[in-house]
Amino acid sequence: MKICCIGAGYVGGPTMAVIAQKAPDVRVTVVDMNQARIDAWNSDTLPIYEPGLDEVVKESRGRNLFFSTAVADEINAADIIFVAVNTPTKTYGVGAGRAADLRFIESVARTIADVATSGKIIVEKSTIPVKTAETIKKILAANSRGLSFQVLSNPEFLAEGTAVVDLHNPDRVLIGGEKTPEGQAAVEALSSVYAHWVPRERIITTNLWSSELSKLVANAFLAQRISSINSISALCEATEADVDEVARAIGHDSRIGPKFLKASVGFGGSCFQKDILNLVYLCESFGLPEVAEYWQNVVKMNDWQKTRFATRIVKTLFNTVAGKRIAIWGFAFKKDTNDTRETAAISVCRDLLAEMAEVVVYDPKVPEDQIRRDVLGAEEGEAGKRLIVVNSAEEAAQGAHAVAVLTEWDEFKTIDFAAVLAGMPKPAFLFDGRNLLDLDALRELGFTAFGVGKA
Ligand SMILES: NC(=O)C1=CN([C@@H]2O[C@H](COP(=O)(O)OP(=O)(O)OC[C@H]3O[C@@H](n4cnc5c(N)ncnc54)[C@H](O)[C@@H]3O)[C@@H](O)[C@H]2O)C=CC1
Ligand SMILES: O=C(O)[C@H]1O[C@H](OP(=O)(O)OP(=O)(O)OC[C@H]2O[C@@H](n3ccc(=O)[nH]c3=O)[C@H](O)[C@@H]2O)[C@H](O)[C@@H](O)[C@@H]1O
Repeated sequence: MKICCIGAGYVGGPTMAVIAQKAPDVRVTVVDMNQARIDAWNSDTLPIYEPGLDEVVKESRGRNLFFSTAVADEINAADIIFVAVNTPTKTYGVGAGRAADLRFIESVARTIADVATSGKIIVEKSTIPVKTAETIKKILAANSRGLSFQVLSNPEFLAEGTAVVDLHNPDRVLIGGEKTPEGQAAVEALSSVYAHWVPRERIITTNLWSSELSKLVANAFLAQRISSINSISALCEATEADVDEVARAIGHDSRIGPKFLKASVGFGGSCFQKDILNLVYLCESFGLPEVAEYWQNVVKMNDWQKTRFATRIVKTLFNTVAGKRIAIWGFAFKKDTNDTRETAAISVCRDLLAEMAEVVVYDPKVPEDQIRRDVLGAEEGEAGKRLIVVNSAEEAAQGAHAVAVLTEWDEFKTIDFAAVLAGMPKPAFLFDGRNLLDLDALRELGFTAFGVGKA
C-alpha cells in the first residue's frame, strides 16, 4: 500500500512518521509546496520540535518514509491520500474572524482531481467544518473523468509536545465514512493501517458528519474546561480559595475527572480558539444563535484571562510599569514545543509594552525573530526598542522589577531563585501564570509572589 500526505506541518509530519514506523510494509510520502519545510524534514534539524520525533523519523526515513515537493507524482502513486493542510480562521470576506478558511483544502481537492489517473481514498486529516467532505466530493466528481474517489474523515487528536506519545498510544482513532459498500471498504482499508499498532476496539467508526463534528466538539469541550477553571481562578483570588485545591477537590469526582483543570494565563495553540470560532460560525449558519453564544463565551473568558493577568501585574506594581523591566519566562503556548501560535504570551507582552514597560523574554525553544514577529508584527516601531529577547531565564530577570512565568518549562522549577532575587530591585515581584512554582518557598526567600487563582 502507498500513502501520500499533503501538508508536512505539525500534524502531517509526525502522523506520517509514526505510520511509517509502525507499518513498515506501507510506503509513506509526505509532500508540501514549501520547499524549505521539506528540506528541513530531510535534514538533521526537523522543522518542528517534538520530543521523540527525531528517533521516529530516523528509523523510517529513506526506508518507507519520504519527504518531497513532487506533489502531483506522489498523488498519482498513492492509494490513500491524507489531506493535512492548514485550515486557519478566515481573515477576509463573509465569516471573517470566525469561519474556517478552506481555500487550501479546495486547492488540494482540485489538484487531486487534475492529476489522478486512478481512483483514490481521500482522508480529511485537517480539522474542517461539518460537511466539508461534501465539497471535496463535488469538486472531485465534477473533474474526475469517471474515476472513483472515496472521502473519509479521520481527524487528529494529538497534542503538541506529546505528539509521539499520543500517536503511539491514542485514546481512540476516529474514522468517518459513507455507509455504502465502497465507503465501508475504504473505512476498512484505513482501519487496517492503524491496526498495525492500535487495538481494534480503539478504532471508532462513524458516519462522515459525526466524525467531522466530533473533532470540533472535542476541542470545544477541552477548551471549555480550561475557561471554566480560569473563571473560577478569578473568584479564588477574590475569596482566598485556592484554585489548585478546588481543581483537586472536584477532579476526584469520577464524573468530572482530574485532567484539563489547570488554571493558567489562558489557553493558546493553533486550534482551540480557531475550532471554537468555527463551531460558533457553524451554529450561526444553521440558525442556532443561542448555541453559538454559549461556545463564544469560552473564547471570551480566555481573552479576559489573558488581559486580567497583565492588568494584575500593572496594578500590583503600584499601577505603573512604565520604564520598568519585566522578565517573561516562556513564550511557547505550552512546554515542550516551539509553537507560539495564539500563545497567551503575545497578548501579555503587548499589554505590557502598551503600558511602556521594557519586556525581556526568554524561551528555551523559540527563536528571537519569531518572538519579535509575533509580538510586534512586520513594523517594529518604538515598542521594538523595549522588547528584548535573551538567552537565559536568569539574564531576563537581571534588574527586572517582576518576573512572569508564562510557559511551564521544567527548567524554571530548578532555577537558583536566591541568585535571581539578588539581581532584582525590591520589592521583587513574581507572577506565576502556570502555578508551576512553590509560592510559599519563594515568599520565604523574599519574593512578593502571586499565582493564578491564589489569593
Ligand atoms: N497543530 C496541531 O496540533 C493539530 C492540528 N490539527 C489540524 O491539522 C491541520 C494542519 O495543521 P498543522 O499541521 O498544524 O498546520 P501547518 O501549518 O503546520 O502545516 C500545513 C502545511 O500544509 C502545506 N500546504 C498547504 N496547502 C498546500 C497545498 N495545496 N499543497 C501542498 N502543501 C500545502 C503548508 O505549506 C504547510 O506546511 C489543521 O486543520 C489543524 O486544525 C489537528 C490536530 C492537532
Ligand atoms: O486540534 C488540535 O490542535 C489539538 O488541540 C489540543 O492540543 P494542543 O493545542 O496541542 O495542546 P493542549 O495540551 O490541549 O493545550 C492547549 C492550551 O491549553 C492550555 N491548558 C491545557 C490544559 C489545562 O489544564 N490548562 C491549560 O491552560 C495549554 O497550556 C495550552 O496553552 C488538544 O489537546 C488536542 O487533542 C487537539 O488535537
